[in-house]
Amino acid sequence: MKAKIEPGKVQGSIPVPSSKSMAHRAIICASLSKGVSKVGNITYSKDIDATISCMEALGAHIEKFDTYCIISGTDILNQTGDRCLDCHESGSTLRFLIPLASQVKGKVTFKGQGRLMSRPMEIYETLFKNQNLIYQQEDTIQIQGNLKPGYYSIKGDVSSQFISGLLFLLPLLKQDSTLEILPPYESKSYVDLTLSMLKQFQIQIDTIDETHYFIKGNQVYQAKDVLVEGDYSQMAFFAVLSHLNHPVTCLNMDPESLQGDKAILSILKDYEKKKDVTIDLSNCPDLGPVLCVLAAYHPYKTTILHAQRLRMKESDRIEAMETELRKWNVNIESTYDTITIHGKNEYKMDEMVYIHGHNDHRIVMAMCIFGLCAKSESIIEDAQAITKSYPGFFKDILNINGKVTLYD
Ligand SMILES: O=C(O)C1=C[C@@H](OP(=O)(O)O)[C@@H](O)[C@H](O)C1
Ligand SMILES: C=C(OP(=O)(O)O)C(=O)O
Repeated sequence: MKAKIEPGKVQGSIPVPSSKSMAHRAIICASLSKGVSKVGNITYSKDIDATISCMEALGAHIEKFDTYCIISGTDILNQTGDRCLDCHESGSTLRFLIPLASQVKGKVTFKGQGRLMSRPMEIYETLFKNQNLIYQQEDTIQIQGNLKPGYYSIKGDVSSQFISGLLFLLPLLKQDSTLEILPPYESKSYVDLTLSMLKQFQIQIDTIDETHYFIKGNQVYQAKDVLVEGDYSQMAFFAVLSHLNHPVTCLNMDPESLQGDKAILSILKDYEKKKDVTIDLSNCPDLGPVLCVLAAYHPYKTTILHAQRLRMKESDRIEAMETELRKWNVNIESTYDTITIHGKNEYKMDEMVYIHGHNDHRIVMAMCIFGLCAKSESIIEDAQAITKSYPGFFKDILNINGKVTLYD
């Protein structure tokens, strides 16, 4: 699918989709629970569908309705027989489920597409090998053997998804565990989301200090009806559009949310007050692409720090944004861990700009926002990448009068 983007004023309101991060967590917790849970306000996407089908492969019964799921939990400690779990391109699904799947008495194969299998996985590989369990990675990842309770020490700057993955499993094991995070501890806000969802399902994790968690063993997930809150990572695209183009109202957002990407609200305030702006991305990596767009239209200097994990997502998001924004003559540079942008008020090219979406939903959405605010037209190729997290993105843009034409 291609998307032709024409400049123009937007107006109206957006029913922001529900949080992908919280939906993954709610579906996993409900799938591990004793009893039947209803997970409401789900926005389906390829990533969420991957988690649903993987939890089914691990024994949960999940009935999908238009905006909610009814889930009967599985007894993950008593599953026998080999399994195959297809995670599509979802890093969260893969990293959240490897520890849980290790409890199956049989071989579990994880499949993935796109860049998924080349994203960092060494942390789990080392854990499995240290416990003399099977972990083999070629085109797929194959594991066999039960991860045990005990003392875990995990690097904090690769992906918080390893920490969340262990936090889903360890409370179920027969003995207590301790989890130590080796600083720097990045994306910690996502671990806080995991803790808050676990708590809703009656799982207690004690935070000893900034970098240590105590996890009591023998705990039981209790079924619970939950509603998934709005997604601040997705809202950020409209918040930036609203700031650069014309006010848009974002519906469904919880002002008390723990999502790290709520930082978009304070970052936008900084842009109203300051000339040169510095942003620390360590707790809100998914804002990276759209912040590059915001910075490109700010006629001063923006420095984005602690951005290295953007290089390990569906694409190398720093390289992708550099390549695409330079097609519009944006002054953008990077080091491994930082991005520097000297913005200006207007971008107008004499010819059509052809944007490559790098098979990455957040690059496609960010470049769409850029195009709507520019003074000339662009075409985004591989625009279908949005289906990873937000299949209704272009429909929502059209509903606020954004000039987008979709074609094959
Ligand atoms: O736990 C989560 O839901 C996520 C954690 C973050 O990843 P990292 O911890 O790898 O930065 C984020 O980028 C990803 O989109 C979702
Ligand atoms: C990186 C993302 O997701 P995941 O890590 O789950 O693939 C994302 O949604 O931007």
